[in-house]
Amino acid sequence: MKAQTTPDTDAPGAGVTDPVMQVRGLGHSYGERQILKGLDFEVGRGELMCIVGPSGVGKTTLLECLTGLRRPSEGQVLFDGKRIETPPRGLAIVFQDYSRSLMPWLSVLDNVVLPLRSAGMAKAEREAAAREALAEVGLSDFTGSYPWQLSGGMQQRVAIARALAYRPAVVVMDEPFASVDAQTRADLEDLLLRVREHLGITVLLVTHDIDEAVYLSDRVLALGGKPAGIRSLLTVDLPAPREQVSTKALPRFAELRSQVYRLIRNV
Ligand SMILES: Nc1ncnc2c1ncn2[C@@H]1O[C@H](COP(=O)(O)OP(=O)(O)OP(=O)(O)O)[C@@H](O)[C@H]1O
Repeated sequence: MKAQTTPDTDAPGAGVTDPVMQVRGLGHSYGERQILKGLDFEVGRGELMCIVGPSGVGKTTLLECLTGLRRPSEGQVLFDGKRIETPPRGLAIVFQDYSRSLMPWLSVLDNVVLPLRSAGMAKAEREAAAREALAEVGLSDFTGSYPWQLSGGMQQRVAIARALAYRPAVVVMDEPFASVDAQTRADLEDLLLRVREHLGITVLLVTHDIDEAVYLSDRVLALGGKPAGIRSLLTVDLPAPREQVSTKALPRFAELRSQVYRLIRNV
């Protein structure tokens, strides 16, 4: 399911027809230092949006404000029309550092089951949800393994399964594929596209990798400036389904890639 955006591709304030998240006048300061200012945008239900920008611009700060992990100094974030104060039930987060987020003494299955206790599911339901999520990421044969017995890419798939087991409407990911090799990264990108299509989830993903942002996104949100605002909210009009070799060989891919590069470099 794709977000339906208005034809106005480059206007940050452009509305989406069915927003799952609405960001209104968002700003954030650490002490006297203002990092983010005046952000207004919406994320459509089922949309995949990547957030890019130079190092230190405020991408993680924005994600923290979007998830309710950090209270913004200004403005508000609405999730399904309700203001976010703490991480809402329908939102799951995947961090870059899978090696620290998985418990080495728990099996793959138990790593996925454990956080579901706080979601108020009964024991049998927790295990069924975990098994379903592990099947979604292709790890059904590894439920009894321990994280340290798996490759980095497989461990990150466990972390993704743990997020999916909550059956979230929105998955927020901060540099989720930064710690794996290039081939594994490509595999995980394709896994994310498949899972997103299959489950109809909304994905918000921070990345430093411009190719990754263009390859994955329906829209790319580029942050820039000091304090940072939205430099552009760019619609990626590449055909679906995306495919690592043929999509990246398209002239339009190269155009979009240079456009995002220029936005980030401000050239
Ligand atoms: N808890 C904090 N207290 C004070 N300053 C902070 C805090 N967290 C981040 N900052 C500062 O805010 C700015 C934005 O940081 P943030 O991590 O959001 O940027 P980023 O775009 O995610 O960076 P990177 O691309 O390097 O991961 C940086 O200058 C950072 O030093």
